[in-house]
Amino acid sequence: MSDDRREDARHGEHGPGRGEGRGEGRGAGRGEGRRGDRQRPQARERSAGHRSELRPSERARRTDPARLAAYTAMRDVADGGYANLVLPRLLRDKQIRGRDAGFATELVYGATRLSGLYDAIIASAAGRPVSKIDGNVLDTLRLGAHQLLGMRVATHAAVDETVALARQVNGAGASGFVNAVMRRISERAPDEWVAIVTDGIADPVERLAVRTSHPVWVTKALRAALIGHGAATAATVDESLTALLESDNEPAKVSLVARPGLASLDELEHDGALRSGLSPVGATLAEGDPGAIAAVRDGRAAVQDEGSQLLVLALAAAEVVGQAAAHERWLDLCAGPGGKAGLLAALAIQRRVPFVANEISEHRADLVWQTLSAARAAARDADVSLKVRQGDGRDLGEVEPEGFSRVLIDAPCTGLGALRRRPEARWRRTPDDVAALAGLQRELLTSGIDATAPGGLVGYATCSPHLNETRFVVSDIVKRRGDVEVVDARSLFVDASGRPLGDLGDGPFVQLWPHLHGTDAMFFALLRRH
Ligand SMILES: C[S@@+](CC[C@H](N)C(=O)[O-])C[C@H]1O[C@@H](n2cnc3c(N)ncnc32)[C@H](O)[C@@H]1O
Repeated sequence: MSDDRREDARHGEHGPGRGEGRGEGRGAGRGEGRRGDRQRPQARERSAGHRSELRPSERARRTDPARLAAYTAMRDVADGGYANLVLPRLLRDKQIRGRDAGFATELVYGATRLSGLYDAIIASAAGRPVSKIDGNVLDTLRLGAHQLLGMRVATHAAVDETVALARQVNGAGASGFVNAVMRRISERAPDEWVAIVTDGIADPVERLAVRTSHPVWVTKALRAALIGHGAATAATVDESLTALLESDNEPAKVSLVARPGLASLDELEHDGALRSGLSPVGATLAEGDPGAIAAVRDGRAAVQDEGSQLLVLALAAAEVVGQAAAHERWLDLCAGPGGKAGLLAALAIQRRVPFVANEISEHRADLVWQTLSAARAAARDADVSLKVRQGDGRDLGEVEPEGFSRVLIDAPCTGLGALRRRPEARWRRTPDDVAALAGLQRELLTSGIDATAPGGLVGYATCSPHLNETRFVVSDIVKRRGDVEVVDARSLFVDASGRPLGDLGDGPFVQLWPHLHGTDAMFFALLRRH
């Protein structure tokens, strides 16, 4: 079922009136401190000094609002919430701002990402498996472990405040247990704990998985991806894998995109951002709230990973020929919530090319509509058609065969390339998800190719480097059809100075990596329809 309710921007518009639409990764990692070394970060004024201002007698009963908010967010995440959505909402509701908000964010993100490692340490310190510890108490202990082992909170503050939190939220009985476990954890340095919990694990990949707090299946899949995409050889893969997994545990920087024709990099610079060296339309924000920047608030700029920016620019820069060149019209087949559509639409308007953003979910189609608000206004002014369509992308090849010159398929995927931004994702995903998505990814690619005019281009992207979601999908479909060829996309990836990007693999596909490029691990394949 499809619904063309969002008609041509020239013919009036109606807003959805709900949802958030400032592009992808919004809020993720914001305010988090960087950790200086992998196990113990550089001292940070905020963490070390972060103690409750209550009198000692009161401290015995209550912890501070930032820690309480962090605990509440952890419980929401345990109930299926997403840290990058629940935490900003909580902080807003509780009016926790500035350094306290940053402290709470680091607590939740760090404790969640590293919960695999911390659980092993907690089990060892408690002398019992974590499955025998109540989930509420375990979350308290994870937050405490992160203060002791992953941040530089002073030991006495980490222990006292964690015990106070336990008393407040887990009860007096649990607080004694939390006190004992916290004291035991505080007796050893992070490296000692890692040595203890990895002792006896014979397989080096499994040992690395525990040390870097990743599920073993994810660690193995990323290892295979590094080799399969040509980013490592058998001789170098262990080093590369370690760097990749460690970068998954680092907060992602806040990257911004200035949507061309709607905002400029000068404007973002003026508002405190630094120009990106990587993306010609990108900037980064070292500190502060991106929502405080006028261009972001207006939807003329957005929070967006630089890897996402680069692949949209690549699709727009590649040459289309034949029938497709005679009648340019662009499609984003899987557009929700609209991050890439925002950039693609801005480029389309500049070239006076009609643009359609399609999304299956009603809520996410609403987000696309909202994300494109500035682009819609610009399209109206320029008399360029810009539509948001809610419908199944698998139908579009039949509904509009050969109807587009450039088609972006940012396929639903496991997100294993964006683990920095989604702290809980590594623990939620399973190998079954990869298998379940394989059919959908192939169907969407097939439909996208059908919707492309001869001479036109299809860009297939995922924020996962998993071989089953990337190379294997594309190679499979190309082999099955005789009307499409793979174009080497590497030369289309250029940095902010116009220089070709390095470390893109053996081609013809492009695979970006957090540890090599500082971006999410985005995959991009470019196909030309005959
Ligand atoms: C990876 S996300 C796209 C992210 C988006 N391109 C951006 O930059 O903000 C994949 C999207 O595909 C949508 N989707 C899933 N199945 C679909 C289908 N059959 N047709 C169209 N969209 C679909 C999901 O709802 C999700 O919003």
